Order: sequence, then structure tokens, then C-alpha cells
Amino acid sequence: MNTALLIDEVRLTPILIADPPLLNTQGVHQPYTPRLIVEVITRGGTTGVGETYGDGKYLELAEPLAQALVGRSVSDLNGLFTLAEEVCGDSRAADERVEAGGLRGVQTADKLRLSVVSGFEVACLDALGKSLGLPVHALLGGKVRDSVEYSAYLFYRWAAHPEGGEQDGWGAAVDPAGVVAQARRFAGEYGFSSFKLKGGVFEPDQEIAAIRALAEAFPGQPLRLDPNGAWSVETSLHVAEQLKDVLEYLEDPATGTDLMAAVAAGTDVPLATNMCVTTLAEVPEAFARGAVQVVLSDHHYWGGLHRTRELAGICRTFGVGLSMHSNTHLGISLAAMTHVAATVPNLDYACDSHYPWQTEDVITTRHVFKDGRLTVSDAPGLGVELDRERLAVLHRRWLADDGTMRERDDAAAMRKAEPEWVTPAIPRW
Ligand SMILES: O=C([O-])C(=O)C[C@H](O)[C@@H](O)C(=O)[O-]
Ligand SMILES: [Mg+2]
Repeated sequence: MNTALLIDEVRLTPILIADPPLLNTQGVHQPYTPRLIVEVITRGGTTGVGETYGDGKYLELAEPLAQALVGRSVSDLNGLFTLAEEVCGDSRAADERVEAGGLRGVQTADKLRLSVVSGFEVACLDALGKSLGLPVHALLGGKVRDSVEYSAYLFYRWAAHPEGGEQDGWGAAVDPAGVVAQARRFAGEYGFSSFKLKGGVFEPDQEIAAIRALAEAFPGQPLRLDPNGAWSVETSLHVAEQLKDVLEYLEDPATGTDLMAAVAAGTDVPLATNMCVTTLAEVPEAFARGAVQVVLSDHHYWGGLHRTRELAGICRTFGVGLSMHSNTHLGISLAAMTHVAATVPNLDYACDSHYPWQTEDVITTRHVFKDGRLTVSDAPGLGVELDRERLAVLHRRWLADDGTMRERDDAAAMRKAEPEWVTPAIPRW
């Protein structure tokens, strides 16, 4: 056994990062959002870093796993999953319903645990890669491309949060002209050439108009619309009919396999999802019924980079497309996404990333998109370095918070502007 790979210490650092007032069907992002930074330190003196969701229900599961991991090897990645099953227990937050705050589909006990394990898996891979002098993509079998394409993630948004907070200079976007202006800036600054609009915010016809305006401004470029399951089958089919000539895919127009299958049966526009199929248990029925044509994997809730590759194999087997979903995240997760994306041959679409919306980070050198792409790092591990000063600042913000921001709650944030707001019932339109 290589004792240098044994884990001597695991550090968990919950942080709050600034988040702009991005609108979605359930409300608006809070001024700060929680993330959890995981560090594993080996006996050989190498530190590996990982990142995952930071709400209380994830922290609760991460703590016993961090303790149990000491003495294990960073190379024991399969054992990590068994260990998590043994020590984490089922989260009190687990249920089968679509998660209210994060728009990430069901939140079963398995999925919550996998979301936590993913942060540890990435940290172990980073430490293992650094110890062996190999990039993470090499530990996953090697890259099949040198750069990974990302798409612009457009949001309706306000210029500022109702209660103030950090302003990012992007201004408001609440109509087609605002959406096009935002897209032009994304294209100009980052070189993105495909565009996803987060919908489910305004009446569907207003969102159709925004996509039409994008199609006019960027003729022939791939466009996507994602209302996070806010529409009925009828509304979904109306939107699909109106936009069938310009949409690359429609993402989660309706909620659940039954409704998605009904929409898919009525249109040729491919349906993508990060809500209908987010666990292995949901795959057989959704694929058999043709409810989704593209799965947006997310290494956090699918359980890390190896599990993402397993999902890719399943999609390949069934002829279902694959891309990547993103929630608010920092540079560690973006590095992890890029490494795994580089190894998947059937990554058929540009990946989502919230990264351009994040003004804060915990790595020393931020990632830079060029021509809408990130170069795959060949440096050992993930190829990122933790900025300890920034980490400490963002952790102090988490410590100082009275609990309001430690749980993502888009409806609560919306109530600051509209006191009567409640999470809209679905279908909303
Ligand atoms: O593609 C998606 O559904 C998402 O990115 C979900 C996110 O929660 C998004 O809606 C957001 O950040 O408001
Ligand atoms: Mg989505």
C-alpha cells in the first residue's frame, strides 16, 4: 500500500458567495448562496480540493463522511460510496418531490448523499492526480478533446437585489431587448456561440418573443429555453410549435415523466432535462417512454466524475444526448466539469455554466473562456489552486450570517420585493 495516499485530515469549509438577482420560476436568487469546500490532506502532504452544495442538508451529511474518511486512501474511490452509505444515514430533507429551492428535480436520500460524495470524490481525484503527477482527466481514462465548449446562460434579472448588496454592473434584463443585450455581452466577452435562456419567469408568449429576438440577433446559432417545468403540456406544445425552427432543445418544459412524455409525443423539438431524469431510478421509464432526448448531467448530484461517465455510457446505449447542467458554482467545480467533459466522447452539446455570473472565487486564477471554450488543464490534479485568504473571507461571511442565506431560498428572496409571493404552483402556465 502507498501510505503517502492515506488521508490524514479532511477540512470542510462552508462559505457564502455573492450571487446576482437572477430570476427563475420560483423567485429570485438571494444576494449570497452557500457552497461547501472540501479539502483532503494526505499523509504525503498533498491537498486535494472539491466543491459541492452548501445548504444545511448537505453539511449534515458531509460531517460524518469527513470524519470517517481519515485513514482511507484517496485512490479508494469506489469505497467512498460504500462508506458514505454506512456513515451518512438518510438526510431528514429527503423526499421524492421536486426540490423547491434549487430546481434540481427530486431530492431522494441517495441523491442528497451523492451530491455530498461528489465533493469528496473530486477532492480525492485532485489529491491523487497531484500525488501521481497526472491530470484528473488522465485518472478518468484520458481526454478525448483539448477544450470543452460552454453555452451562455442567460437570465432575466434585476439590476440589484431589493435589499441592496453587491452590484455586478450587468444591469436589468426583463424583456427581449434586455435579453439580447445580455447575450451580446456574453458573446463579446466570452465568445459563447450557443445561448440558453432561463424561462418560466414571464408569460410564455413574452419568452417566445425573447427567443425570437435572440434568433434574429444570432441567426443559426443554437438556442435553448428552460422554464424549469413551469408549463402545462398544452403550453409546452404551443411554445415548441412557435419556436421549432430555432430551438436546439426545449429544457424541462413540464414537470415529471408523464408530462414530458406527452410533450415529446407532440413535437419534434428535442426535450432536455435536469429535473425529470436526475437519478438512475428515473432513467428506465423516461428513456422507454421517449420523455427526454438529452440528459443534462451534473456531476454533483449524479455522484461525481466516475458516475457522470457511467451516465454517459447509459445515454450512449439508449441513443439519448448528453450535456451538462450547472447551478451556482465556483472554479473548483468548473475545473471538475471540464475534466470529466473532456473524457466523454458523446458530449453532444455545449455545457451550461453559471460561472460568468460569479464575481467571487476560491481559486487563485479564475478560469477564462475563450471562443466559448475552456482549455482542458494537463497540470496535475484539477489544475487549480485554493486561495486561502478568499476562502477565509467567504467563510467568515457564512459564520456572520444569521441563517437566512445559508439555505438557498429563491421564494424568500422574492418576498423582499413582493411580500405576498409564494412558490408558484406547477404548472404555472
Ligand atoms: O438548468 C436548470 O434547471 C438550472 O440551472 C437550475 C437553477 O436552479 C437555475 O434555475 C437557477 O440558478 O435559478
Ligand atoms: Mg434546467
